[in-house]
Amino acid sequence: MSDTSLKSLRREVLAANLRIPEAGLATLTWGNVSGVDREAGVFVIKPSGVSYADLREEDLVVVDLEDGRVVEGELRPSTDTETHRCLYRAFPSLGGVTHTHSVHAVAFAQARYPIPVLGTTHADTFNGAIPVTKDLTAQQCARDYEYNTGQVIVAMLEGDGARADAVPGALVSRHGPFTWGATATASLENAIVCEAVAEMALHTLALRPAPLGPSEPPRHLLDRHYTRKHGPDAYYGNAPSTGSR
Ligand SMILES: O=C(CO)[C@@H](O)[C@@H](O)COP(=O)(O)O
Repeated sequence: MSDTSLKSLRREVLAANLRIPEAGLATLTWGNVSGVDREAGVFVIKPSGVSYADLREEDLVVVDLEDGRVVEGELRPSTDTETHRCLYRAFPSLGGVTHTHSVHAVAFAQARYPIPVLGTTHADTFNGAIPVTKDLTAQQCARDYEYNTGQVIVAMLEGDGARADAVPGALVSRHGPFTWGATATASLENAIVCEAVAEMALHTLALRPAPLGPSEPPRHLLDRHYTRKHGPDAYYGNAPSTGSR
């Protein structure tokens, strides 16, 4: 990998990550952007848990596209690194991937409702509804969870790169949006559009109601996330239900 190309990729990935809070796409550090250098066989991604205000170019982590090993960087790569890697490996046209927890897109992901194409604003960027994946199974949560989070997106698109290019984003059920594009910057801007059209769609659906039916997320998925954040011995499993089944 040439120093010049890696240096410019780092600069672009840093700039894209710093636009996440500017665009209001994340609470705390709930968002990450990466960019890939396919010739060098690596991608550059935000480190895990680092606030955007403190983020510097030298904090970014360089990861091997083939096996996911950290090639350069002192800090731990984003928890979503394996999801980014899965998407890069499945879709050769991808140059950048963005993941956020932007409010309106997450609302659709939690309700398991695709973001419908209700107007031209959406159609300008996404040539179809932004789809929502199936729930991950207990097995997919128990092992290689983050890679499997990418796999459910790939399976939904049947590995079809043309579909991925036409609709450069997807909602992971109960989790949130992943968007992508030819560059890290393009993937971030698709995340901005995804959140904007999700908000517009919610207002439109409020004016013209459509059948929406959120259901209780599967226990194994909630537990996987809770234990990931709070440790394997944390209380979980019989927590009070969050709503009617
Ligand atoms: O999905 C989640 C957490 O559920 C992550 O995307 C979010 O917390 C960001 O994690 P990182 O700081 O990138 O490791």
